[in-house]
Amino acid sequence: MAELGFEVMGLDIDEAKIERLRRGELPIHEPGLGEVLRRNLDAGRLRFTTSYEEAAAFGDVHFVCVGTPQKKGENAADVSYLDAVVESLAPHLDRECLVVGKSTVPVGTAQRLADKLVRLAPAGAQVELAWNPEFLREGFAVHDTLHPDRIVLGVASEKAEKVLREVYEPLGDVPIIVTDYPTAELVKSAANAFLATKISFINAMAEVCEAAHADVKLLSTALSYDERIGGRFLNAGLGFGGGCLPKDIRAFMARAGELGADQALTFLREVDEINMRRRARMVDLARELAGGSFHGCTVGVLGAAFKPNSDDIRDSPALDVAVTIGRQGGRVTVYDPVALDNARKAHPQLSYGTSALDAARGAHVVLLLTEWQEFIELDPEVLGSVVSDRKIVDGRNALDPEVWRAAGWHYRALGRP
Ligand SMILES: NC(=O)C1=CN([C@@H]2O[C@H](COP(=O)(O)OP(=O)(O)OC[C@H]3O[C@@H](n4cnc5c(N)ncnc54)[C@H](O)[C@@H]3O)[C@@H](O)[C@H]2O)C=CC1
Ligand SMILES: O=C(O)[C@H]1O[C@H](OP(=O)(O)OP(=O)(O)OC[C@H]2O[C@@H](n3ccc(=O)[nH]c3=O)[C@H](O)[C@@H]2O)[C@H](O)[C@@H](O)[C@@H]1O
Repeated sequence: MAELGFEVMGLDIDEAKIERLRRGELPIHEPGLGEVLRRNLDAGRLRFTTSYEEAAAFGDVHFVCVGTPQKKGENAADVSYLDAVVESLAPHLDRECLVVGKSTVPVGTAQRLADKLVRLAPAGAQVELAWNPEFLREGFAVHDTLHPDRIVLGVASEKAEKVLREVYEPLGDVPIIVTDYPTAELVKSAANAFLATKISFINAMAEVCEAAHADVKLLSTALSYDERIGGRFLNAGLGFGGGCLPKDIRAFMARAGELGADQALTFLREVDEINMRRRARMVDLARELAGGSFHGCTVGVLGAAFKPNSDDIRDSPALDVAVTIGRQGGRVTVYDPVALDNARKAHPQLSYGTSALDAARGAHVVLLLTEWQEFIELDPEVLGSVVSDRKIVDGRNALDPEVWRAAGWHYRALGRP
């Protein structure tokens, strides 16, 4: 928003995070965002606070993008952080303004928060709520924010629509879809459900390919030429993780159940199960290469983040596999270019290497679990010179099997003969 020329104040209750941001340091790894942060701090368009009073006095438009994680032991989303924001912000809102929800929420949340906002704000109905779901991908956050595919505005009045059109005007010619609250909330749940389904579809095909000795990589390439199907999000492998797709499909099922529409989304349970089965299959393949047991076996794991170009380890398939193998007796050493600090905090029982070669040193089996470019570019001869056995499982179908086999590696992958 500052990059677009607006005066921006960022608020978080995490004081350490705010301190770092004030110093121009990113608390997460996100390509390109550090430069944008520092440029706009220097230009004086961007500042940070932990004070709701200050934020309320400052803003004409308040974007709310706190977390909506999965509740412990349940599928449903925990929306209490959003309630906390409304309860902290609203009492300070004594003039006309727009509060805009961006978090991913169960349908019905926006209307409930809109009512609460008007009830708690001194300015009453002069304070309005809009819902404007976020579609960016981690690792591409800056690009996706400045060049969105579309903008969805869930609004209750023409005034709110006008304000948000003005806000997004500097982005140029982007399709804008104006809806009511529930449709806007559902667009987001539907988009992530579709993406998760596409990944699990190709991973289901990978399971069949494994049984039939066929090649899912060639199969997906052949499918991708059909423009109705398309090739994006059709990479078979270890499946989806992260802080969004897994929890969002579960929250969507839970909400549909509350609305009496649970039958409509039972297929998402399959999508979730297919996804989790890939992790189990990966562990089985690794154990097979280890000779039937992990005891006495050293396993080098390449990747800890849930995807490349991110240090996010929330529900990371790579770490899930690493932890499971460790629990089954394997000596696991993990390396990731940026997610090691987060991984170490979450799983101190694992060992961590200082490089890909360090993690693979002495390994009986190497597992490629997050497709960082530097792993794709590894020289099979160089890696081969540090391992005990030249055995690798490519969990992301990212390597060229012929090149690795030619270098004497026993190469295995998910969904390929
Ligand atoms: N991470 C992503 O790429 C995307 C996330 N989303 C959605 O956006 C929302 C946020 O996701 P993330 O950024 O990943 O979550 P996150 O958990 O990384 O960040 C949330 C931030 O909110 C702060 N916070 C918590 N309570 C607060 C309060 N009362 N007042 C002020 N700040 C508070 C936390 O300290 C934290 O810094 C979720 O609903 C998610 O589903 C949507 C699209 C993309
Ligand atoms: O709601 C959200 O938070 C976001 O969730 C996803 O974005 P993100 O989680 O950052 O990452 P993706 O690129 O979607 O990847 C998700 C997972 O799927 C896996 N994946 C992706 C694509 C594919 O073909 N195969 C596959 O296994 C990735 O490895 C990763 O673990 C969506 O792509 C965003 O549009 C959405 O805004």
